[in-house]
Amino acid sequence: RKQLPRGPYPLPLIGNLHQLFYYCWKNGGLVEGYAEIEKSFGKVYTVWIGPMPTVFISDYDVAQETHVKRANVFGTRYAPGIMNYVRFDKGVVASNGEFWQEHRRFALTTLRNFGFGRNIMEERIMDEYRYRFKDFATTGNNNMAKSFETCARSFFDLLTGSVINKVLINERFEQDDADFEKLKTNLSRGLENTGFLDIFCPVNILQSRFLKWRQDSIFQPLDWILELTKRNIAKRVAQLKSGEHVLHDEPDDFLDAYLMKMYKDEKEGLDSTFTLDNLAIDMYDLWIAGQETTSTTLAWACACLLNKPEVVLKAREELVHVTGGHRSLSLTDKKVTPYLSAVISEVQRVASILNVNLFRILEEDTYVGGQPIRAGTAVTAHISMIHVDETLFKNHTEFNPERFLEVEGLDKKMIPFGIGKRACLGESLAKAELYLVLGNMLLDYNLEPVGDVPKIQTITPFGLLKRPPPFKVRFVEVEKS
Ligand code: HEM
Repeated sequence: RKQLPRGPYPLPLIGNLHQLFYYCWKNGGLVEGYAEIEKSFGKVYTVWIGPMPTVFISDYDVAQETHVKRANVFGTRYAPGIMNYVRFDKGVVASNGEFWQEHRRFALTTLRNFGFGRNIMEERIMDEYRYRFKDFATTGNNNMAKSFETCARSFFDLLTGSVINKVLINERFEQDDADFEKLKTNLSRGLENTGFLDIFCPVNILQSRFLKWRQDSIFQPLDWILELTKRNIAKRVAQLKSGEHVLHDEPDDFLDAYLMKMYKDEKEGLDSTFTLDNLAIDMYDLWIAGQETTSTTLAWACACLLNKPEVVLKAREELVHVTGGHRSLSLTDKKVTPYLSAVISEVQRVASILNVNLFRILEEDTYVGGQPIRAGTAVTAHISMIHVDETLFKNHTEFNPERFLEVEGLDKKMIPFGIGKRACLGESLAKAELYLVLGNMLLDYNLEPVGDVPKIQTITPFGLLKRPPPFKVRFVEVEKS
């Protein structure tokens, strides 16, 4: 316990697991359990997960000082358990060192290039937005109705799933797409069955025959998702060989951009890490990290807005003023829509979709918030706790976008996309999706509850991903003059 921040007294082998389980059970969730530890030990504390010390930072300034100012010390990903299954130190989420740098840089540059010039990123998001609303208004019993009811989560799953799929392989998912159904079922199954301990338990132990009963539920879904990614890659490679598909100087999707880089490296005789096997993991990472996160945030947004119809009206007033009510909202409008930006910040604060953020590992002894911390310790900036800090966000349980207009720069004290050099790679894409989908939805539709208004309360307080309750919503087209 020397050279570590303060924390509850650990027992041999199990560390603080018994206290952690008790606090979480007693208080009704992971965040609430950690809040109890914070009360006794402050905003930087150590919790032993079995023999592994983990340090939680719930203070924005300390997170900034460590993860941003000393990014090199706090920038190594810790991904021992299920996080490293399938990836095995490849991809972007779980890799480190030169491999991570090369693949993160490549993915960032490729996504950024899609946002320049003719801005195919915005085009694709808007195409999917228009297509999806029209599609749902014309299927089932709706028959070009001015309003339609839908399950919020499935609706946004399909919308964001198609956006990321278009970015990756330029293909949209349809409502009855069997691959999409299976993909979603597998992803949900994997996420729902993965527990906190699966993150810390080494892959070889998780794969041992003693844990065979767990493998079907946590590994099989991930295997299937990787399999689908590989199938998509093989299909494109075959199309290139047959001449059915050609590569252009300005690639239309991530897959083409990667293949161009791979063929170029091959031609130049480089010992490159851009191979077909590594491509599959990069795409798997982008799909998994990019779909569920954005879709869950949009579902939270709907739940919050259904609880506060006055926010919908106020946002629409701003948006009609900016667009004249005759055109769609565009990313170039961002500077003149402060209220919509405040709504999005408040949705992300309330949603804080990760109950526990991904971890980093220290490779040298250092200090955190004035306390020593030794090499080999896992550290995380605890997003969900930072976003409920009463000194920054008064009455934090309330959904109140105005707080961001009342206190200048308050949005800068939030870290929904993580912090420092391992922060979210898809931040720009996700922000563009949230802005365009929510903004245009508020401009074009009224939201009505179907049945009870959903509570602004998670149904997965013990899971890794914080989901809103399942609910249906009715979208009613706004009459435009
Ligand atoms: C609202 C949507 C999203 C949220 C809230 C979110 C949040 C996060 C968070 C909290 C992290 C961990 C950061 C850290 O360790 O400090 C992360 C990492 C990551 N995200 Fe996102 N994300 C979102 C959307 C996306 C999208 C659309 C993509 C893909 C295009 C994506 C790709 C990634 C990747 C690849 C990483 C790992 C980065 C690395 O380790 O270098 N995310 N995200």
